[in-house]
Formats: sequence, C-alpha cells, structure tokens
Amino acid sequence: MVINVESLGRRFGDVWALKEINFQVQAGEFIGILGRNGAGKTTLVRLLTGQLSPSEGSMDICKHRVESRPTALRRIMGVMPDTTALFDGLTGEQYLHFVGRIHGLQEEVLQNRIRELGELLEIDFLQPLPIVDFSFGMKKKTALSAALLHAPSLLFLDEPFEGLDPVSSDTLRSLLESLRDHGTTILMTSHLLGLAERLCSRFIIINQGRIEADGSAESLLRGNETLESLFLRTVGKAKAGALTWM
Ligand SMILES: Nc1ncnc2c1ncn2[C@@H]1O[C@H](COP(=O)(O)OP(=O)(O)OP(=O)(O)O)[C@@H](O)[C@H]1O
Repeated sequence: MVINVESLGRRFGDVWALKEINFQVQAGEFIGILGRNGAGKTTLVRLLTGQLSPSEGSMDICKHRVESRPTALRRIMGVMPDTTALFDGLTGEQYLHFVGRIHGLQEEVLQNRIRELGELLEIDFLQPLPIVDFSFGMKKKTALSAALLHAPSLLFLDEPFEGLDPVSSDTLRSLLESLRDHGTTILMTSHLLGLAERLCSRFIIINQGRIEADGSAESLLRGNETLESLFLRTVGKAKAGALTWM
C-alpha cells in the first residue's frame, strides 16, 4: 500500500473542508479526484503533500506519517500544485535548476532533463524571461516539469490540464498514459471528466468535504453510463442558466 488515509479531516475556522476521509492507494493506481468547486479536492492534495496539517485523522505514505515531512517522501513524491506560485524572478531554467539541485541531481542529468522536458512540452526554459512574465500555460508547464524532474514514483497533480492549449493538453495526456503504463502512482484532480475517464483506473468523488463515491469505472458506472453522468448523479444536476435581468 502506498497511501493510507484514516478519518482525515481539515477545518478552516468553523467550516470543515474535509471530514471523515478514508481511502487507501495501491502502487500503480491512477486516481481521479473529482468534485465540484469548493468540494475539498485541493485541500486533500495539500494535506497529502504536507502543505497543510490535518485537524484530525492520519495520513501515511509508504508507512511514513506525512506530517513529519520525512526526506524519504520528498524523494519519491512529485507535486504539481493548482496555483502557479513559482519563484517569479527566476527564468524557467534557473527555477528548474534550483528544484533539481534540491533533489540532488547531477548537473549533466539536470541539464538533459530540463532540455527534454522543454522539447516535449514545447517551452523554451532557456529564454531569458522571468517566470513572472510567463503566460498561465507556460507557468503550468514549468510547475509540471518541476514535479517530474527527479523521476518520482508518486505524483500529485492538481488540475494539470487547466490552461493548457489543446496540443499541449494532448501531449500531457500521452505523457500521463506513459507514466501510468510504467507504474507511476498518480493522484490527479480534474474537472475534465472525459480526460479523467480515459486516464484514471479509479475515481474518488468528493462532495462537500466527504467522499461520495470511490471505485473503478466498472464498479461505479451503471450500464452505458459515462463518468459525466455518474458525476451529475452523484453531486447534483446543473441549473437552468438564465438571469432575471438579461
Ligand atoms: N486557507 C483556507 N482558508 C479558509 N477556507 C479555505 C482555505 N482553503 C480552502 N478553504 C475552503 O475549503 C473548501 C474546499 O476548498 P478546495 O480549494 O479544497 O476546493 P476544490 O475542490 O479544490 O475546489 P475547486 O474545484 O474550485 O478548485 C472551500 O470551501 C474553501 O473555501
């Protein structure tokens, strides 16, 4: 077992963003964490990656308690956060270099990986442009590259497709398929249900801070149901989109 989460809860003030979260993840699973805006997906990723501490319950990754932030976990985990809070004053290459050195990568290996990531994602990390002047999609690609540099076996991706153009999005899909096929364990939040359906082996649907559904497509979908109809059935239907003054 790679991840074991028991009775996990996180409160902000009086509001529980997550409550009574229980699940286990086995090596090689590709889990889609789904839910409406504000459901608690990013909070879950931030908890599991040690960016937030829980209000209750426990989280273990590879038998390490996440809150103790062991170095062993930093080595095996790659994290692409939903925000693109990078070091704004650095160029892409300087930032990735910094991240790679933290992971102890040798200079030549690091240079080769930065070049290969740039070629695959079609972004020139070497250009003398500070990250603050990157487009949103460029920042996402930089964050993704930083998450992959040290070849992690466990990946957390928060809305990785958000802001990517259709070509880059398809490249990322293909890259994730390849990582999945090579046994990387992946937890990904996404609102793109078609992509999630294509990529993930299992879905965890969170609604108002609680897990409403957890299982494979085969175990959750009824008959010819799509992931989108399962999602709507689980968390509620859309409203008619009309405004009284227009
Ligand atoms: N630092 C914080 N302080 C107060 N409330 C917070 C904080 N972080 C998250 N929340 C609240 O926790 C709840 C879950 O937020 P979260 O960002 O996890 O949702 P999400 O499922 O990722 O949503 P989205 O799909 O819109 O990104 C929301 O009600 C949010 O307002």
